[in-house]
Amino acid sequence: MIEHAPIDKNIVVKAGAGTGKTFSMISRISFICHQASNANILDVKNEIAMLTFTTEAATNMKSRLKQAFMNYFVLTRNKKYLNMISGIENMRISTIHSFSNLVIKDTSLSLGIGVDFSTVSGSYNKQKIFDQYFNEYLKKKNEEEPIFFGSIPGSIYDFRKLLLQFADMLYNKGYDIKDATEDVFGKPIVEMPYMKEIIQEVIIETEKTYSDFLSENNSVNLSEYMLYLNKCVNDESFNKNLYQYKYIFIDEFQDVDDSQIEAFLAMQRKLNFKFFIVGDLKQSIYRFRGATMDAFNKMGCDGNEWQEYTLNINYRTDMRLLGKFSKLFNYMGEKKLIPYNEKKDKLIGAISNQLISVNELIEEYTYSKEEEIDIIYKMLFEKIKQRKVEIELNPNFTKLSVSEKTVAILVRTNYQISKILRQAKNQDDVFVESDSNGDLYRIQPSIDLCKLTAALSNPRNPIYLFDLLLSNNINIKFPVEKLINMEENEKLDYLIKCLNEFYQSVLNMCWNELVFEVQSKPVLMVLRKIYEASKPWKTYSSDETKQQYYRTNYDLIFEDLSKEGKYSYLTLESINESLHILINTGSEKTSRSVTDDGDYVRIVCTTVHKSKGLEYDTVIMPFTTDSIDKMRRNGLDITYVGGKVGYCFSVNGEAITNEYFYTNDEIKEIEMEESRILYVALTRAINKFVWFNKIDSSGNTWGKLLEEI
Ligand SMILES: Nc1ncnc2c1ncn2[C@@H]1O[C@H](COP(=O)(O)OP(=O)(O)OP(=O)(O)O)[C@@H](O)[C@H]1O
Repeated sequence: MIEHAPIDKNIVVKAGAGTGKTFSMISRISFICHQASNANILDVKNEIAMLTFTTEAATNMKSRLKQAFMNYFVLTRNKKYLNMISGIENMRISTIHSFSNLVIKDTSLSLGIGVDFSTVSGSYNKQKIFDQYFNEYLKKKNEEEPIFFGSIPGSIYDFRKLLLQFADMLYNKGYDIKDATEDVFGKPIVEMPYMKEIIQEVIIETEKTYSDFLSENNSVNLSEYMLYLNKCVNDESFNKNLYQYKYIFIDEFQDVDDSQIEAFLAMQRKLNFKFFIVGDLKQSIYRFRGATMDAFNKMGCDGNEWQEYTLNINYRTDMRLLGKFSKLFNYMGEKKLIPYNEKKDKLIGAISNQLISVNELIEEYTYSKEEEIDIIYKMLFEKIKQRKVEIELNPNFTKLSVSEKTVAILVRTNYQISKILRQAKNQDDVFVESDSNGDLYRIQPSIDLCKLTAALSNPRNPIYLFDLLLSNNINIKFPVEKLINMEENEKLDYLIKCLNEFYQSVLNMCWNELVFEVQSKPVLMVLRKIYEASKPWKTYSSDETKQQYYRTNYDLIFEDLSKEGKYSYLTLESINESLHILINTGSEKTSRSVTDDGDYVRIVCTTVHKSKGLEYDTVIMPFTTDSIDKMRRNGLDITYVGGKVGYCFSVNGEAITNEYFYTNDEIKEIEMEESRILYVALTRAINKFVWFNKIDSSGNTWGKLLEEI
């Protein structure tokens, strides 16, 4: 029905999880292409754009569209579908950011930036500027009142970190702090009377100087993209003839922020295309990035130019499991924690897996305060192993999709992922991946390469040599205890002797020769040679899947480094420095999972946020005891409502706020968002849901909500 909707209206599809929203976009595009191909009226490449939030979603969308046309071709043998498949390759299916990038480029000259501007997302230069202003301010204040440092909440180090986030958090809400006037921040607050000064003299000045720095270097910061897009579209030099869009599709619309909505609407006014947007407010979990529960209203979806559709049939989750979930969704709806009205929003199941009995659909593992935390891990890995075997024993195993062969451990934070990964390392027969978690620079291959380059750059520094010897790069038993009573130079000799021994055996070279070679020959080539000879993946693990994971990601880092080499001259030092920065700043790049066409059961551990849009055979939630109705213990929260900026500094559970920050409202918002996050987590499950409940925990938690199931 949706796919055949009138083409002269904007279409909005608001529907719950797993009801085929994404699927409906694919069908709609196929339908338009189909109709157009008969009448020859559509230039797919220029007239349709499809926008997503992540590169993964864009890639996924492209391959799903191609698959749809391939199916048509197989059914009809009509060659026009093959042409359409190649048309899709050129179709604009991209993230909102890369779409904006193109539009900004088209109008950039009149905004004072060159067409070939580069995008920066790092904050190194901004930090340098910030530190300069911040240090000047601290110096001035300290001269005025010597106890000034004592009045700062928490440590200077933490305070600095929070101040650095201030402007970016506002950009996320579509507000440009550079334009702010003093009254936007309210009256000075008693506990931090200096805060208004800091905002003006440090934060805003940093942003202004940084903005000048960027324009001098012909660059745009990624966090300001939407502000630029808005400026472009509203600029009189915006050339509408450059665009022929007739349809713009937007997936996961609940995640857009106000500045994106403004830009979309401004574009539509100028270009006159039609929207097709899909989303689910119950899955709105990006408030920190500026998403609001008003997204559809702000877009004007209740107007006459819009046609609204809802979907209720869920094609993902076992209908019996859905029945159990709906009890909880109903409860959360009644408590106004999620926008759920049983009549309108109840998901109707379409599938049922006869291999699982009703009693096994949900498993709750209980433990008490007295029991060691280890018990969670013990039960968790036991459960994973058991489910893995059950999936493998499915008579239709080879026909299952990758999702149907995946068990997912869903958690709230990256810190929880690292806790689980640490425990998983000790498991012989469970390999937990944490893909799609931007973890490339947190995993062992990166750390090992960094240790190798650090030692090669500092070939006579015992600290780096020691680190190298203990890493996976070196596959010999290194008797650390021998170093204990040695003098400094003795230590150095001993470390080099050990390295000589190892590199002689695998490369027929001693340490000094290796250092010379890496300084005199192309660096990537030599690093590659060392890697191939020393085989760090073998030291890393004896498990073949783990070894393959290590190698795949080592290759990925090399690909990344080689790309960088296209733009600047690579040296050992520059590689070491980049690795250090990438590792220490927790740079987000997704590691590559080892997929050999998925003929095995994958275990992934990821955050609920990263799991959105995906589905898994089993969802396991091991941690359900965090409060969902408290401000964070530490950190900064910012609101931007009605032209006023509210801010709240939390230090060890104590919150300091300005007059525009409404703590009670914020806590309610937090509780509602955490409930929506829980909704997303549960609805990823295809067949089974497993959770851990600390029976004697108190307070408002996911666990308490889950008890309603
Ligand atoms: N009409 C349909 N017939 C059969 N299967 C369908 C249909 N629509 C969707 N599906 C399948 O149901 C699952 C969920 O579909 P899809 O991802 O499009 O849902 P969604 O509404 O975007 O979900 P979510 O909001 O939870 O991400 C997918 O496995 C998809 O292939």
